[in-house]
Formats: sequence, C-alpha cells, structure tokens
Amino acid sequence: MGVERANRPSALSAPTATGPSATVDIVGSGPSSKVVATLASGESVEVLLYGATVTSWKSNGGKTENLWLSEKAALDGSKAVRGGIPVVFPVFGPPPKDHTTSSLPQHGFARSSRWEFLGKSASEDALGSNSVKLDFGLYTSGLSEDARKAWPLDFGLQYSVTLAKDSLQTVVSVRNEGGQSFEFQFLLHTYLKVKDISKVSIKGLMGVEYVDKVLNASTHNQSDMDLKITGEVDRVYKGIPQDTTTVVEDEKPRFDVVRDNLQDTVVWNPWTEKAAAMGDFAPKEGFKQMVCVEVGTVNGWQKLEKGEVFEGGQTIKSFL
Ligand SMILES: O=P(O)(O)OC[C@H]1O[C@@H](O)[C@H](O)[C@@H](O)[C@@H]1O
Repeated sequence: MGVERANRPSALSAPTATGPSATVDIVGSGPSSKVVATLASGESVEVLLYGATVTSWKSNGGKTENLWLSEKAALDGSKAVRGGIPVVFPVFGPPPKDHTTSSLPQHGFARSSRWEFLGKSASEDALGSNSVKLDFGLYTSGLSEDARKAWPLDFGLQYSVTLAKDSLQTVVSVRNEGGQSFEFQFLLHTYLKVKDISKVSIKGLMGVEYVDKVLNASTHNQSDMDLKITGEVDRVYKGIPQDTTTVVEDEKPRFDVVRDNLQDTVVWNPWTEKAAAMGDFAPKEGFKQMVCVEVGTVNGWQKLEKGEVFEGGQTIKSFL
C-alpha cells in the first residue's frame, strides 16, 4: 500500500535499460563494495553497500562535490561512515528506555548493515534530461545477529537513490513484514559540503519550534529568518510546514533540500570540541566545510501496522 500525498516527487518515466546516457559499475569487493553511477554529462554518485551510504555526489559535469566526507571515514564496513548520507533507522539518536528500540545503538542499525543492490534503471524526461536510479534493499534476514536480537521485528527497507543533472533524490520505503505493528524513526543524515561555514546561512525554518540538544534539550522557536552557524549546533526542528530548507553561501543559494513526506529536520555542526573528540573526523578543521541538514521523522514515532508501508525522502538540488 503506497502513501497518498500531494507532494510526492514526480514519477520518473518508465525505466529503460541503462543506455549510453549513464554507466553503472560495482567497484571493489566484500565490505568495501560500492555502486558508482555516472551520467553521460559527467555527474556522478557513489553508494557504499555498507549502510547504503552515499559517499560522493558530484554535479556540474562532475566538477563539484556536494557531500562532505571525513578523510578518516571508515569505508571498509568496520563502522558507520562519517560523512556522505548515512541512513538512520529505526531510531534517531540514543534510543529511549522502555521502547522496542532501547537495546539498539545510537541511530539504529541501517547505517551499519550491508544492503543489497537491487538494480538500476535509467530514464529520460520530456525535456531530454537523463537520470539514473539505483535501488538498495535491507531486510530482517540481512541483519547481524546482534541487531536482530535487539529489534526482533520483520521489516523490509527499500532505498532509491536517483541522480539527475542538478539533483539527487534519496527515498526510503519501510514495510512491516511481520504479524504485529511496530514503531520507528527515520532520518537521512546528510553532510553537505560548503566552502566556508562563516558565509553560510540556512533559510526556511523561521517560526519553527526546535529542541536544542546543546542547551539541555530545551525547546525554542526559530525567530531569525537566517540560521547562522557560529558554534556547535545540534537542533531538531519539528513539524516544519514548508517543504524546502535552503542553504545559502556567500548570499547565493547553494542547496535546496526538499522534504518529501518528512516533517522534521536536524541541523548539526560539531564545531571545534566535538570534532576533536571524534576519532574518525578529519581534518579537525573540517567542520568549517560542512553542515548537516538531516531530513527525517524523529519527533515521536511512525507506527506501521502489519503489511503497511511508509515512504519518505528528500530531493537535494545543487546550484553549483
Ligand atoms: O556520531 P554520530 O552517532 O554519527 O552522531 C552524530 C550526530 O548526529 C546528529 O544527527 C545528532 O543530532 C547529534 O547529536 C549527533 O552527535
């Protein structure tokens, strides 16, 4: 059962075999395997099977990298990737006590499980613009024994990553394949790459209530039109009415992040001390070249009855 909603991304035209418009290769083996897709015009995306983590997305004919990836990110399946777009499921942050997720690690298991590559499809829209869609799957059977024990529920996750000339769309569908209902949270932990954080402002959150994790999880209201990052920021913006959050750099739009059936967004930058404390964060000054804008459903829980499906995701447009 699909989700009916007004702002569903427009469907791609019927898939055709991948022609000269895009190439898709599986590079590497074992836990380091990744899927690399490149459009004929040079734009590309790389997705590690570990976590189905997008680790690179280049626009502008392949000349502009849009995602920040730590120089010390583990890319060998030994731990969740520091950078790119880790997938957070079925819990965001440290799990609460007395909940079905309470024995899981921070941010759940999806980012540290090996996903299956389900296939590719290429398409061309009415204006002759090409795109390529990569599908990944994670099912109860693909989990480690520890994760299965910690969350003994039957589910199926499908994750589609669609690369177009100026945009990347990442959408998940969560299916309850068990005999009882379950609750989950979901979030796309996107590390956007910027040139200079001091010139960045984030727009589209005005009037929205947020929980400030830096200020003892107290609740506030975004009263400024522009959110500037001048120190550690860790905020959960809840129930955002507008679909688009814009990252502006040097007074020019750099990214539009468009939510699809997801109402919340986390803005995170670890700044000096937290970056220094993370062993896999490099270079240590790297927080000046990144900001996480993380779309998700993390305020309370999504509940799925037996057989039901939830779908949600984002489209990121790069203006460079
Ligand atoms: O170090 P992790 O588990 O990847 O988490 C990074 C950050 O992820 C953000 O989403 C959280 O809001 C932060 O509190 C957290 O520090």
